[in-house]
This record gives sequence, structure tokens and C-alpha cells, in this order.
Amino acid sequence: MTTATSLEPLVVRTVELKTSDPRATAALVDLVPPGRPLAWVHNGEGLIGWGEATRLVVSGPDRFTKAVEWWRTLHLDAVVSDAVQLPGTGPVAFGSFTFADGPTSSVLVVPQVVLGRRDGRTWLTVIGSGEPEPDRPVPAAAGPQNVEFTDGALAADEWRRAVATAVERIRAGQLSKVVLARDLIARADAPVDVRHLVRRLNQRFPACFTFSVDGLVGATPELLVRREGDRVISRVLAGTAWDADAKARLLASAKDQEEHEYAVRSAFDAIAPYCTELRVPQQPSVMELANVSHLASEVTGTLRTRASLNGTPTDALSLAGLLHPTAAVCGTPTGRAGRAIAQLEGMDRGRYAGPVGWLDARGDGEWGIALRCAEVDGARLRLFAGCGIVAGSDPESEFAEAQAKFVAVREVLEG
Ligand SMILES: C=C(O[C@@H]1C=C(C(=O)O)C=C[C@H]1O)C(=O)O
Repeated sequence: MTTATSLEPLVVRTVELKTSDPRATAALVDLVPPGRPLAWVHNGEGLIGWGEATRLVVSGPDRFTKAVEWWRTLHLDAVVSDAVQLPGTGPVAFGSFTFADGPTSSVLVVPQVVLGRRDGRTWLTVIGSGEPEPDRPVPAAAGPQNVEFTDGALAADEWRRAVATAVERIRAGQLSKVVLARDLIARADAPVDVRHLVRRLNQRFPACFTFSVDGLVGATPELLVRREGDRVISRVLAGTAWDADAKARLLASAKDQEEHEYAVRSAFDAIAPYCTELRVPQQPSVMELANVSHLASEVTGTLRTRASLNGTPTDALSLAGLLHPTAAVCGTPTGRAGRAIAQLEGMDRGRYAGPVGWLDARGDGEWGIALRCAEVDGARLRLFAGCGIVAGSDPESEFAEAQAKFVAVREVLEG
């Protein structure tokens, strides 16, 4: 299924903001507009968007290729004046894609106004007729008062049993790894202001990518792919600990190293054919966050020219489509793991664990994996957390791991 709003040629203009402009010095997250804002912020830099010039809604196994084609047609027809010429200037689309190939909707949204920051430079892009953007930081948004949490699709015990079934299947040799997730429903006494979530997540997890796209809001540590020109990078995470000595325990844990290796291998294999060189560190490092720590590997490479690939697109979104789903969120082998997820989780993941990020007209962009996030629908939120299951997994500690991952969003909702 594909639907798109009008395909009138877009008129796009990017200008750099003077340092005297208050928007050039305000924190990006303080400028995020109310409603259903668009945002992608990391270490104080990134993009935020107002309004909607046009959108694509797409689903199915070819959702990525359809979206790439739609975006290509849209920006090729656009009339662009770009005085800044950096990744993220000129026409930009924010996107959030489903984990699964089913009928649930994925979206690309082209805002009317984008404010971007990189290397201390701030720019403003107006797309179409634009709409007035705030000329100063918006007052802080209040957090929700009373929030109640209830189980989502599976109660705690049912989910532990699903993990036990997965472990049995793995030990029986049916597959090597599967990532099982669960959802949690939160109800606040009034609609939740997304700006509050964005600001608090960014404050608590500055090294993560804080995102807000069409009601999906979170702070993910996992960068599926960043493309800048011919440079490509994927920060693969898998293997988690959350107690004292997490770092030493992770580096010494054979089970976590195994989980991690599957994820790195899947990312490497997906993009190696498109690269002239692709490097993987010999040993993973440890990424320490406020709630959990992960084994992490940065896979970095150089893309082949498009001509040498017979015209195969290697824009950031095409690469995200090739990489998705890595074994960090699906499993090994991919097909069997995907089927086990559909059988055992008892829910539709929606856009959780799918690619979320942005794309420009050069094909540069950043796509994270939508983790540590919630679908926000007024006063009701759906939170997600999952864990990689291998032969050595124990249902009780996987449950505790999922709880530790939920903390990211729970904390900003509760406090
Ligand atoms: C699936 C999630 O996280 C993923 C699974 C991890 C693991 O199993 O150790 C670690 C990081 C992520 O790749 C999640 O946060 O929901």
C-alpha cells in the first residue's frame, strides 16, 4: 500500500542563521515545536522540523525501495537554493519504518521548515510556502502527572515462557539467535506533551539519537547507518548488562560476545557488496548509558560508486533498507528468526525496531534503529523493549534486561 500527498514541485531554500540569531544558540531540543514534532538530535546537533509539506505512507516488503523512489522524484523536481551545502541542508525527509513487512504503515514526512545544526553552524530550510517558526525557545513542556503501566500483549510470565520456547528451539538447532520484545502500555491522566519526552530523553541520553517522527518518540543508542558522501558507518550494539561491573562482565561474557557477533556479521554482510572497503574492530567496546551498557562495534567503510554498482542506489535510506533487520533486533538466520518473532511475541512491533531517521537530496542521512521508544497516542503510550536470545539465555535474566531497557522511557514519563 502506498499513499502520498500532492506531488507539486517543491520550492526549497536553505540559509545559514547569524550567530546573533537566538535560534542559533538555543539548544535544538528547546526549539522543538508542540504537537507531533519531527526531531533527530544527537550530542546537541541534528535536525528538527515544523509542519508538513508532504508525506508518503507505505507498507510491505518493498517499502524502502518505494520510499526511495518517491523521494528521488520529489527532490529531482524541486527548485532548490541551498547556501549552506552540508549533509541535512536543502530538501529533507524524516522517516520511520516498520520492523515487519506486513500491512502496518511506514512514513516519510517532509516538513515545511527545518532547523539544523552541525559543527556549530545552524541553518534554516523553508520548504514550499513554509509556516511561521518560533523565533525563540518555546517554554518548557510539563511532564505527565499520573502514569499507570499495564502489560501489553503478553504478561510477564507469558513472555518468560516465550523466551524459554525460543531457547529450546535454539538448543534444538532450529536457529542461532532470536530477539524477543514485549510491549507495555502507559496511561497518563492527560495527553502527553512530546516536547517533554524529547527534552528529557536528550538530557538523560545525550550520546543517543533522540527522535520524534509521527508519534514515535525515543532515544536510541543504535545507529543503523550514517551515510555522508562515500563514507558509511553502522554502530552495531548487542550484548547488554545493567548492574555494577557491567563493562567487565560484558567483555568477559561468552554469551554476550556470541549475541554481538551475530549482529555484527549481519550488518557487515548486508553492506559489504556495496563497499570498496569495510572494517570491523577486532574486539567490541562497551557503550555505557544511564540505564544499561552494551557491547558496541562501529563498522565503517567506503561506498563503491553508483556507476560501478550498475546504478543501484546507495543513499542512506536504501542502505537502511539493505541492513534492516540486523541480528541486533531480529536474529540469525534472519528468515527463521523473523518467523519465530511473529509466532512468539504475540504482537505487531509496528515501527519499534525499524529504521528511524532522515534523508537529504544528496542521499546523505542518518538512520537509527527505533529502540528505547514509545508510540504516543494522546494520553496512551506503548513502550517496547527486547533482548537477544541465544542458547545460553535464561528467561528470568532476559526479563530483567527488558525491564532495564524500559527504564529509559519510564523514567522520563514518571519523573
Ligand atoms: C532490542 C533492543 O535492543 C537491542 C538488543 C540488545 C541485546 O539483546 O543485548 C542490545 C541492544 C540492541 O541492539 C531493545 O532495546 O528493545
